[in-house]
Amino acid sequence: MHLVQDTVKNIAILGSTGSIGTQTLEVIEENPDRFRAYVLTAHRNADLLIAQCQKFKPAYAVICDTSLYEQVKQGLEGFPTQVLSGYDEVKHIVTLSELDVVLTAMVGFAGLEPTISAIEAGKDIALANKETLVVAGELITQLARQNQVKLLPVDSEHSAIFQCLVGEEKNPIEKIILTASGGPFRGKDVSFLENVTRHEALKHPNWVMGAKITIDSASLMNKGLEVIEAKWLFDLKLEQIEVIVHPQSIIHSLVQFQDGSIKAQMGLPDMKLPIQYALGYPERIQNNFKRFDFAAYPTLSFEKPDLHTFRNLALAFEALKQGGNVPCIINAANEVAVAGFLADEVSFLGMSQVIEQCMTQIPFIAKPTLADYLNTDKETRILAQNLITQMPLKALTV
Ligand SMILES: NC(=O)C1=CN([C@@H]2O[C@H](COP(=O)(O)OP(=O)(O)OC[C@H]3O[C@@H](n4cnc5c(N)ncnc54)[C@H](OP(=O)(O)O)[C@@H]3O)[C@@H](O)[C@H]2O)C=CC1
Ligand SMILES: CC(=O)[C@@H](O)[C@H](O)COP(=O)(O)O
Ligand SMILES: [Mn+2]
Repeated sequence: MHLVQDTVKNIAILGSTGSIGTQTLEVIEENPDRFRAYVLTAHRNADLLIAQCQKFKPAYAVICDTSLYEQVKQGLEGFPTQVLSGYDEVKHIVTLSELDVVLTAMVGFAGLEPTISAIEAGKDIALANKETLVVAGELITQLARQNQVKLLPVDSEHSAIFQCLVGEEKNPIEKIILTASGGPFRGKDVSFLENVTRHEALKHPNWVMGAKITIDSASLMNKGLEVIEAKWLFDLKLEQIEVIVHPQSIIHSLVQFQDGSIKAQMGLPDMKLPIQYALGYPERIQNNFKRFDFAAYPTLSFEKPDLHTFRNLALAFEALKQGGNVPCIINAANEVAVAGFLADEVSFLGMSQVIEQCMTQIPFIAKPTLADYLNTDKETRILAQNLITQMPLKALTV
């Protein structure tokens, strides 16, 4: 008798209700012979989680906010999905033996601990949650090596670099060039940024994404976080990472090799491509995504980032240079600052002030443990919130 091997990959999507999560479900829906949604998790969006489970029938669903457990349970009565609740269940569920890949699409520091559990359980990680590598890049990459798991980048720039490196395993990288759109305030000066509103900052020129990363793109903190993410994913020195503003977001990033040759990965801005590449790796799966037309883009342009106006990118480079728990500090301070900006409690430029003050006031730890990261995150959040409360707020019109 022949045993038929199940070649369908079982995927856990942490944060299935977000921008990356919903696009991942689209990729899964388009490839039922390859991928199965096995675990879905959400924070508070119970209605969407219920609808996703009714459609995809995963084995498990986790709603992190425990007060919503009954609602999700009732919504899935008669469906085959087992409903769980609480953040600790996310850390536990990623260790299921049936899982092949864990796609981390939760936003922020919350991605760290479930990713560690998944790596320790030997699961390959499709990593969208860049904050995990920003906070604890050394620890995560070390754990991944020890457990022989793949860290498959989903972030578009890192997917581009990853794709450029295929077949180049023996060729040293001279440098990588991360492209940045420049966000909605590209070309503006400090006096303009003083009074910008969340409404204006949420208008990304090329990508539709969750609110936190959209604000990060506007302040160039997203590029700063991506510099740190790239350092750990590709084992680079600070001097090997360059950022260039490319307003069209067609070239997703580039690698320059030791002979000076540069490889780029290009395409229309669509996150489904890097998501599909990470899930299908090393295969390139045929799809019907819209194709790039060179004639429609006669100009692809490039400019240096303005580190004086967009302080966050300079602060991220500085955090990477200092190392230790400093990237964890800027991440926590930034998360609180962005939440404050979205709640009209802090101005756009005030966000950089909060981050800079946290960098100087939170004690430095050269070789942090996981407990140190958890504590640094907690302490920084308290300080950042206090700083925001004390800060005079410039007039904000929404
Ligand atoms: N969007 C994009 O195009 C890109 C995103 N990324 C990265 O991917 C990650 C997700 O981004 P994006 O999809 O835009 O974000 P969204 O805000 O759209 O989605 C976030 C998801 O995380 C869940 N979530 C939020 N907070 C928590 C928490 N404390 N605990 C558990 N789950 C939580 C949300 O649940 P609920 O909806 O129930 O609140 C939601 O499912 C981020 O790290 C981002 O930097 C990287 C490259 C591109
Ligand atoms: C889609 C993606 O990967 C985002 O991180 C995107 O790159 C944000 O655009 P910015 O280049 O404006 O930060
Ligand atoms: Mn990106």
